Amino acid sequence: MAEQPVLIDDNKSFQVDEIKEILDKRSENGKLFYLVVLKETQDECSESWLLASKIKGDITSLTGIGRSGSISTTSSLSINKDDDNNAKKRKRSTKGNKKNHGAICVRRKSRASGRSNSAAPSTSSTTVNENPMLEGALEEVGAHRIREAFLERLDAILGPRVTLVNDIDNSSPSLNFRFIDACVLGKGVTKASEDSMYGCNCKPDNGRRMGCEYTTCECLDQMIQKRFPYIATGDRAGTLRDSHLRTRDAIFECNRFCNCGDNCKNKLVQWGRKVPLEIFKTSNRGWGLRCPMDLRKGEFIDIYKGEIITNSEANRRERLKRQTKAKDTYLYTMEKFAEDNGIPQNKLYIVDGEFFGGPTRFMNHSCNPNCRQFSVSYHHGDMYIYDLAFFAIDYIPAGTELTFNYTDNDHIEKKKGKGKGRERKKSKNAPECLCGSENCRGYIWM
Ligand SMILES: C[S@@+](CC[C@H](N)C(=O)[O-])C[C@H]1O[C@@H](n2cnc3c(N)ncnc32)[C@H](O)[C@@H]1O
Repeated sequence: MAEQPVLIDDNKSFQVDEIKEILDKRSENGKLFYLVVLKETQDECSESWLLASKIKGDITSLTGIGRSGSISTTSSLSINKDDDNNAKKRKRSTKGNKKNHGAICVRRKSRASGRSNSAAPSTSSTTVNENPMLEGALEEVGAHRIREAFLERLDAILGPRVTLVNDIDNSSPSLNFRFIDACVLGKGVTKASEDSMYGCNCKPDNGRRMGCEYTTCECLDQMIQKRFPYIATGDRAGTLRDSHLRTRDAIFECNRFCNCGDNCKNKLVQWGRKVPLEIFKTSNRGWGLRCPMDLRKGEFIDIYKGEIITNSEANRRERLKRQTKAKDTYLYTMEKFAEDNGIPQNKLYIVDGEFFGGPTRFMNHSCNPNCRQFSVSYHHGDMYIYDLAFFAIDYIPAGTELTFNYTDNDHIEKKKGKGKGRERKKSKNAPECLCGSENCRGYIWM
């Protein structure tokens, strides 16, 4: 499983010489934190958020910023001209004022703490608060470094380009988040065994290089409406059919055990994202996602990736969030097949996109969404793990924010169907919805 970020340990002090550089700073609950790169040790610590008062020594020696606040051109933190030119080449905008947003103070757990907690106390502990000029310069350099580090991560994502745009302020998404190509399994999470997987016996390419046959395909038999879910020819080839878009029906794609071959028209989501995406700063809901080109109705966008965790681990993470008053949530429960198969809530798996995920973890909720999530399974016997795939439910012009309804599921629909009074009451702490649509219900979830 991927390394687990843990809450910052407020009691641990760090000497300035244990720190390689400072990348960013944030304020959380009235406390100042720095995002630092710890020097390589056998602990393998990398970037960590540290409480400012726990950094002992002259912090200005770390930043390459003199006490006057000017930026030294020789320091490791100085703005490198090449970096700047590269950034311009990429045409990623970062203008605006200098607010900090969305701080979650976590740091990567050090594997074996060879570091002593009782390191000699330092004589001085300079916090940037004491020097406003230094604070401004540090913020600028820190913001630049974080942006560059984040852009590097974007460049490494497989598939069409994912870009970053911020026309609101100089912040970048948190470096505590890492992009992954596929979901990672958390502790206690198991996939159904390969032995229980089977495929259809349709003829390869079926004469027209299109794969499966309607009458014989065992994968197609799994669908509620027995129809190939994707349009095979014409302007909308490779998009989800309207008849499917109107439902919440799961999609059972052919898999690698099938006989039908790679051209099968019942394989789409498994080939991955085919559209470029842009992560952008919204004016009121943190980061959002959009596509720089027009999307056809039924276009597949991407799946929701993250760590697949158990229900008890998700509860633990939610408790931590409440304690730290962190706002953004990235938990997505895989409950599509639960009711029909009698799977209790506490046995369900949850995808957490907070620390590891893909671009769709930036998709916001809207009460008038333009995308919908469909459950896509390749393993007809696994009722716990499947893909959460997003499709455009209408034509979406380039540059429009991509949104979905966070509570769009069978469970809620059934409750509504049982008449007035059966619908769950909105809780006092329901997060306020800022989607701005005419039919906004006022909350993101109940
Ligand atoms: C999966 S994240 C979406 C990406 C997030 N905006 C970010 O900056 O990383 C979900 C969080 O975004 C915010 N959010 C999403 N949709 C929203 C909406 N319609 N109104 C207000 N906040 C929203 C909430 O804080 C929510 O917990």
